[in-house]
Amino acid sequence: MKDLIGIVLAGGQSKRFGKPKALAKRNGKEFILYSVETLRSITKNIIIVVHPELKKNLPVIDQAIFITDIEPYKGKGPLAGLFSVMSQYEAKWYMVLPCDVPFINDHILKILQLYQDEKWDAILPRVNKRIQPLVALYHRRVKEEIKSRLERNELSMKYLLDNIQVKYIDLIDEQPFMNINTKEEYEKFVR
Ligand SMILES: Nc1nc2c(ncn2[C@@H]2O[C@H](COP(=O)(O)OP(=O)(O)OP(=O)(O)O)[C@@H](O)[C@H]2O)c(=O)[nH]1
Repeated sequence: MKDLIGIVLAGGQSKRFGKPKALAKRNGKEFILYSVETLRSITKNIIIVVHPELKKNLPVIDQAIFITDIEPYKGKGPLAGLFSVMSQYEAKWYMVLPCDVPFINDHILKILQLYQDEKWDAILPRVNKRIQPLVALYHRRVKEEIKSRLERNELSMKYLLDNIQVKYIDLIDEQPFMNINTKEEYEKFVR
């Protein structure tokens, strides 16, 4: 079994953005590449969970595995993406990133790794009291909990976290976690 798999979640619909966020650019580079390259600083095992529409438009990304959400959970949000990887690729831990955080950096992931311990089910940043469930480490043992939530259609990450052992790491700098959901946010923060 692998020690760590890095997951990029890119299976969302980008409705608020109006076109795939993963392909929006910061300094000429697609958002999704920021997530992939940051994960590469801690693992060579990268799995990218894409929306079927996105597949044909992606930039070249070598040495990564591309999948889509598995049935019957397709499109059921980040938990569907996480479970799709966990159920097909075994690892002790999974480091998750979304595809819309173009200011993310290696340092954040390395901080989370410092707290890797069998007693935690998940390790995630809390930035000025705001939790960041999509920039986080998840232990393989949460797979069944995620599955049963997907089956009950309880898709909130927050409720999952309320029911597992989570180590929160308090951080102050918000910039690495800034996620871009709308064109307005893009114009204001990225361009
Ligand atoms: N694999 C997978 N990833 C998802 C799914 N829904 C959202 N994501 C990813 O989770 C992250 C956060 O998604 P959101 O911004 O909440 O949702 P979104 O669908 O991308 O955008 P909106 O349609 O505007 O809500 C992004 O990286 C998405 O690509 C899904 O159903 N499956």
